[in-house]
Amino acid sequence: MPSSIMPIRICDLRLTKGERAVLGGVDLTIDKSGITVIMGPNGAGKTLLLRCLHGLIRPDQGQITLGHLRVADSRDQQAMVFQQPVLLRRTALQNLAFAAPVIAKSRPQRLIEALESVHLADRAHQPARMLSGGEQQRLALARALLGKPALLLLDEATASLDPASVLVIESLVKAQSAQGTKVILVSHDQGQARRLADDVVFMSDGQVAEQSPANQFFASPRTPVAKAYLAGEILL
Ligand SMILES: Nc1ncnc2c1ncn2[C@@H]1O[C@H](COP(=O)(O)OP(=O)(O)OP(=O)(O)O)[C@@H](O)[C@H]1O
Repeated sequence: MPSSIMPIRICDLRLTKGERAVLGGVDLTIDKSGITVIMGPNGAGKTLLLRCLHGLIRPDQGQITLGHLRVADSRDQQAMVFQQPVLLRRTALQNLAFAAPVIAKSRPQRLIEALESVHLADRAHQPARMLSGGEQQRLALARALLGKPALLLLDEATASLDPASVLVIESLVKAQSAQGTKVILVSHDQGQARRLADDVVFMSDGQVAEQSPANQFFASPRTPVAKAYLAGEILL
């Protein structure tokens, strides 16, 4: 698995919306493989940061490098799964084929295997948009993994799924990480973060408040804001 996108360096990333600095100078280096979970209260800037990393938003200021690559040059090594899956008005199988035309032509069996990996082989010929929310999200993950991305970004990808779908997605993400894909995942689910995270980045108010190994973060968060968040106190 290629690791040419490491380390990921984010330097003084700034983004203003209206009058508000929604990213207020994010500095972050991610240099370890495995799964990084980004946590933080609503509005902290987690989604915006992920979108900047994936090249969907251009920041007003600051730099992101992935290994020696800039974001635009790393796009074909990345995949992102969103909270609301964006699927074409085609069958489940056709959604995969459209995303990976070369594989569809040369090794079509891989598309079936991808559906099997998310327990959707029996839905191959159903319209993707008629699948349940959890099934759509599993399909979106299968599609994201087809290209064997070096970097997988997940933005609250399991937020509205039932426990079985959550487990399917978590086990696939873990397996993918074990194969060398760097995973960065945004989640409010502390159980999920504890199950998956190797390290945690905690964001607050458009900045990184804390970055720690997962065990350390959950045992003794360093910042009052992270302590309050983990204790379930409302932070507005
Ligand atoms: N297009 C936009 N225009 C104006 N403000 C925006 C826009 N996109 C995001 N914001 C604001 O930027 C802030 C950070 O948004 P972001 O979606 O990154 O938060 P988040 O940490 O992912 O929150 P949540 O946990 O609720 O998903 C929020 O206050 C949001 O309202």
